[in-house]
Amino acid sequence: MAYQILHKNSSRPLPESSCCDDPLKTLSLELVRDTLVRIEDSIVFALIERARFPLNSHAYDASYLGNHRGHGERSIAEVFVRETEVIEAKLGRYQNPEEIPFFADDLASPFVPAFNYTQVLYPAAASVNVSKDIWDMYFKKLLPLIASEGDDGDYVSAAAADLVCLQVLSRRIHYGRQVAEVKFSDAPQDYSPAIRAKDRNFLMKLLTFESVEEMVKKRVEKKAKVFGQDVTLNDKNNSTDFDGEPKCKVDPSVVGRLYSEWVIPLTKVVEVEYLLRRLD
Ligand SMILES: O=C(O)C(=O)C[C@]1(C(=O)O)C=C[C@@H](O)C=C1
Repeated sequence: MAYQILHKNSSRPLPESSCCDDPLKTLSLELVRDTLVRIEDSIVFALIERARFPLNSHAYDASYLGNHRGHGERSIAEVFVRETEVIEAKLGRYQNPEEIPFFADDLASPFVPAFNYTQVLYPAAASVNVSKDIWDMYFKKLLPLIASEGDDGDYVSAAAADLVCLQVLSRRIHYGRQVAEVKFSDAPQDYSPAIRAKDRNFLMKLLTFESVEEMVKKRVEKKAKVFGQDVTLNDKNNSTDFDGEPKCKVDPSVVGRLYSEWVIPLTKVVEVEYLLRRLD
């Protein structure tokens, strides 16, 4: 698996998994931003799906199951994620450099033939990982905002929906590594002095585009409004809230807040941490 130096200004779209050895397939800031835009759709749909279920707090209570196979107390949600990652690792999910497990300690080597993913990340920087922050943010902050109070007993469906949310949030946030790689290879002369000086604040300043962040926040709110409406053939039957606005399956302002308070800041942490290792 060769490490591929990135080239900018490619007009050819790159798949989300840069998984080909075609040297013409290259990354640019425009292309990595296109990928971030596409992942927004998956995030909004995943949140809508989780919001179908009430909070189901037993699914997150580590004492509810008792001792899990001698591993101590784990919640249904944690068991669900760990066990899914075990099988997905065996089937090669984490060969893809864009996928990072939440519980890497439990995983066996894949038994599927190795796929030759093109390595676009700088090897010494590729290990940047904020999975623990994503996990805590999701369960402690986000979930109570998207799920209504209550318990319908369907804990496994709620946990399955949580897993989809967690995986897509992780893919989006850790895609900060690819974004940082492109920014560095576009302007090594700008980034290298700050990397050598380990100047986190200056790196943060260099990689920040406030106008892009504003656009992202507005767009995800709009997506939550559009994707979250009931679609009927008769507009008169569409349900509306108190202000006469169409009712949404997940509150668009919560999706905007998810991005402004957690997704974008964590993506930027990934970018800074990646850059700090970019000259190792
Ligand atoms: O588009 C970029 O340049 C990114 O780095 C991604 C992102 C984001 O998370 O959406 C993060 C930082 C920038 O300030 C703008 C947007």
